[in-house]
Amino acid sequence: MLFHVRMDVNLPPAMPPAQAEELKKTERELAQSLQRSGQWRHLWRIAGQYANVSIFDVAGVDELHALLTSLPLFPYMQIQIMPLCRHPSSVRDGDA
Ligand SMILES: O=C(O)CC1=CCC(=O)O1
Repeated sequence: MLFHVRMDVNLPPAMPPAQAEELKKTERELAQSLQRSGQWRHLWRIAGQYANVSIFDVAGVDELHALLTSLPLFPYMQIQIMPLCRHPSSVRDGDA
């Protein structure tokens, strides 16, 4: 099942820079691992914002929830989720 997810990151201004860098590093490592496994299909930066749009390919909402809550930056993100299904006019086979 495909999900469009928008993540807006809001790190507290008072967070020590070293802690922020460590969080971003562990987030990047996990995000790249999930991209290689195929669960995180697309990851795009929203231009001019500390935010991304992503496409996840997971079994369902429970797996998506587990994945998103496992992200190191999860406590500092606002997340919007849109479940996707195939558009009848799409010329693609249903894959993002
Ligand atoms: O920088 C972001 O948009 C948050 C994030 C998600 C995956 C990653 O590596 O950073």
